[in-house]
Amino acid sequence: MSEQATMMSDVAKDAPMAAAAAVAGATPSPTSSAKPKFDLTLYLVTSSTLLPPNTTLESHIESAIKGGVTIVQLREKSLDTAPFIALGKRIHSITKKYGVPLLINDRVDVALAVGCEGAHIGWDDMEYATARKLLGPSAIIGLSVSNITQASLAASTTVDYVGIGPVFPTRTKPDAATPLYPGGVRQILELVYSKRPDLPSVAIGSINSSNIQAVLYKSRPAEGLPLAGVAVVSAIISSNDPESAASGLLSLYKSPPPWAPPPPSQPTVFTHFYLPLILSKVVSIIRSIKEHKPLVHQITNGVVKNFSANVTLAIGASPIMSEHIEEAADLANIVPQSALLVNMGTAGPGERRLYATAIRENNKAGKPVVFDPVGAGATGMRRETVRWVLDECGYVDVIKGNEGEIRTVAGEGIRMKGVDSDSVGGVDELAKVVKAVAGRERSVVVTTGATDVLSDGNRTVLVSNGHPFQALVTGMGCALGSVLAAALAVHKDDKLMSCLAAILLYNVAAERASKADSSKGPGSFSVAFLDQLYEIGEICARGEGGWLDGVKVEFV
Ligand SMILES: Nc1ncnc2c1ncn2[C@@H]1O[C@H](COP(=O)(O)OP(=O)(O)OP(=O)(O)O)[C@@H](O)[C@H]1O
Ligand SMILES: Cc1ncsc1CCO
Repeated sequence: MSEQATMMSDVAKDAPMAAAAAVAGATPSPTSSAKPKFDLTLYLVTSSTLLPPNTTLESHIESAIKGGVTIVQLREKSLDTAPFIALGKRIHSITKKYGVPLLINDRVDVALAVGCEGAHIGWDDMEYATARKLLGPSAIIGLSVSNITQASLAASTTVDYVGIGPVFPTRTKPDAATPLYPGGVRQILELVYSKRPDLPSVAIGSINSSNIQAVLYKSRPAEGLPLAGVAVVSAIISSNDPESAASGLLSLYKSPPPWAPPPPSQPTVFTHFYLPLILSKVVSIIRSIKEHKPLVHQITNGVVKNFSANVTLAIGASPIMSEHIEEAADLANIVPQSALLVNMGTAGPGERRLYATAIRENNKAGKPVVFDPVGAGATGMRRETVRWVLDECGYVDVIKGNEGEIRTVAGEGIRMKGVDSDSVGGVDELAKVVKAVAGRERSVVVTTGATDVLSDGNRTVLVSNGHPFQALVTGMGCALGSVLAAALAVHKDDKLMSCLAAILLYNVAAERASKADSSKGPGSFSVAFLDQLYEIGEICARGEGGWLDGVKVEFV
């Protein structure tokens, strides 16, 4: 079963057939005794004002149900009572035909008059206890929650589900609360689970086909119930083809996201016992880069473009530096093995749309994305770009930065003096931060420095190879992003393993370069470094692993 397929709540599991039986059956009214089963998977919230011209809500809802909508909420803010009831009755006669529950937003009186399956209420509406008293025990009642306090209050009631949102900024609800983004949804899911482990949740707020999989993936808590569904307004209501819009969303909901390794691929166990196996995989990943010559689309800063392109070539991959939104989709699909690097080194707010498009296109194409939050902790603008990328641009497979950058991503109020980083804690403490960020983002996090710290949220590894000259060559960290991207392009099953291969290649090459007769300082070192990247690639192409004899790897 796919990851998302397992996300349905217990209540929802038997639906839609059970819902069909229960809702279309003899006792559908809120005042009857048996509560209809309901399935939150694809929850349609209406808004007549968003309908395309010359269409009706009735036909739109019917088509959307044919496309797979599992529950409908009638939200009509500007209708008077009588026309609202009349519309509700018309819609109910349609939803009943398909066994799909109909809920009324806000207006418990309208829900009673329509005789539909229940209501959805917010904090400015009728109190939950009163709504329950009026609608009876068999009504489905949902409650909106926008923060932890509301979630805690909701979970202390007998409400049937909570609607968590807004996930993203929304135009369909002008008075909406601050966006939660998938990370905020996850915190609410954890809280709800801790108080009422059986309570299902649905997320709402500008969810559409471009972000549904990222919302489901990134909001999934480490333990407890994931989302039982997503609620959608304009992605279906504003569509000219609501049936296809709904079926497209449902199919995305049910498929594993392209960035998740397909089961049953098992990540390698990271312990010293398995070191020989791990190192043999490192050799095979580097050999694979030479073999497949993956394309690395790099949206990077002007300081490092030339060096990064040369590093990419030296390891046997193929660089293309491009900052054009118009070619992002083509580049994501040009060859089977490619990856995207987004490096925000000299970017301003003008680049954010490009980042969103390129990341989403690569997500869609199943191509890995590496994000380098250069100088993240230096300015407010950079912090906002980091937030934009992580909250609003889909999914990044790897976040790579120096200590100051990764601590900023972690939410620490680090003040970086520019793009360089100082160490503020010990490696053990840093490893905990890196692991926590990786768990939170469900991405691999690579933190560079004298000791590099890599984690996927479960496994954490320290690598102390490398040479101090690396810190004296501008773009050393940025160009590492290209190597990480190349390794991921050829090996997606175990991303932490790909990153480890890239880091070992990079830092052993630096050690070997520092020992070259020609290496007299950072300048000549950087030339010898390119030679060593190439040399190690050649060694790996022969299947030899002797160059890894001196690796300083620790599993924590
Ligand atoms: N003192 C050091 N000893 C050994 N290796 C180092 C040292 N400092 C950096 N490195 C290595 O250099 C590479 C780049 O890391 P660094 O932390 O300097 O990146 P960065 O600050 O992002 O660089 P830039 O912004 O110039 O691109 C990594 O592979 C890291 O392991
Ligand atoms: C120096 C510098 N400034 C912005 S990006 C960059 C390259 C190294 O991070």
